[in-house]
Amino acid sequence: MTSVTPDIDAEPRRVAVLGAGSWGTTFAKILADGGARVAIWARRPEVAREIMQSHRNSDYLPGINLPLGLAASSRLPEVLEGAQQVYLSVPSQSLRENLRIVRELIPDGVPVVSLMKGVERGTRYRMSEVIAQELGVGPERIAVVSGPNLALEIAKEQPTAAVVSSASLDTASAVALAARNPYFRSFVNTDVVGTEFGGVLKNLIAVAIGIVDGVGYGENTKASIITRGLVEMTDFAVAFGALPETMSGLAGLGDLIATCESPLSRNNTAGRLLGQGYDYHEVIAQMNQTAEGISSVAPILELASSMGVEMPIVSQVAEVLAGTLDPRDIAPHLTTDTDVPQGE
Ligand SMILES: NC(=O)C1=CN([C@@H]2O[C@H](COP(=O)(O)OP(=O)(O)OC[C@H]3O[C@@H](n4cnc5c(N)ncnc54)[C@H](O)[C@@H]3O)[C@@H](O)[C@H]2O)C=CC1
Ligand SMILES: O=C(CO)COP(=O)(O)O
Repeated sequence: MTSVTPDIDAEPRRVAVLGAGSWGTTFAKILADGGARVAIWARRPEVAREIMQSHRNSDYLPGINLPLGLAASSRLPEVLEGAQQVYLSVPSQSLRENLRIVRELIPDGVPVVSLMKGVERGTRYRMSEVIAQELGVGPERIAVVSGPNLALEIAKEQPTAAVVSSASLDTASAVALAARNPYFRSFVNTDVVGTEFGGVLKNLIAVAIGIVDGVGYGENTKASIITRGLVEMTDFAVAFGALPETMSGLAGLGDLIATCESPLSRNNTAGRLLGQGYDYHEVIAQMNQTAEGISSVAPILELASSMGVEMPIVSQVAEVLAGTLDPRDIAPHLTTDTDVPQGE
């Protein structure tokens, strides 16, 4: 997979989605309802079988009927053969190991699209960076999708928008054309850093919101955290080269609102359990879906510190996770501790 010339097909006939959790399956439905022939890879054969035979993925999308033409398999070569676009939706911490397995199977020249919202622990890389490293492809072949996209709502065909970002507007547009149907609208931009970090950072603020919800605090506290959280997100992302307007768009504010408001959010749920007094290990044991925010706290704080960016809310989430801060004490420290009033 060394080609550098993008082979962008504006109307892909065949696409592959790797990962049959709630978002991979929902995105496969979005693409199929947009007219593409979609094959999805499920790690567990029984999940692939259920999608093929019953057109359901009941573990992740209870009550949702999937498109009849959506093909599923636990065998990667079957899913990837002839794919004109490849979408990736596995937990962020497992992306690198999965890419090493599929590297030789991804057709030359096709766009590779990250649907994920995490940062790799240890290396602190964004998912598009992991893709570039493991597949050896240029930025013009890589796209990321982000936005207020709670899977179950979209699977129920509730109208939703997202943003597709790539260094190449052609690639972003080709992906946006495929990821478009009567209930799903994709916008485009070229701010990959902002789009990707928006999706990661809002998860951390959603954990904070869950914590104060679990403690029993009300709307003033939550609105204060959302508003100051957006400042934190923007300071961080802009320090890494993002455009401020991306953070007030779908991938920033839009996703922050959806994730902080919805009980469907796994990050919000994990935070609520922490706020109710469960410790880190108990929360992990209770979560049967991916809450990316929990794994991204440490690498985000490391990145922030490397650029001298202050993240008081995210720092307090880290302390609650570590068991060194009582969840009830998170809200009074919305900003850095100082006796001098700060500008907003
Ligand atoms: N669910 C949602 O509403 C949305 C999720 N996302 C992002 O999509 C990504 C995937 O999340 P979900 O589908 O929601 O998670 P999920 O927990 O619903 O599903 C994860 C899937 O990955 C599989 N998996 C687990 N470990 C694996 C490994 N080591 N190798 C390969 N597959 C593995 C699981 O079997 C499952 O099929 C995350 O980065 C998440 O932030 C983005 C937008 C919306
Ligand atoms: O990214 C999401 C909504 O845009 C999903 O959020 P959770 O991962 O917290 O469920």
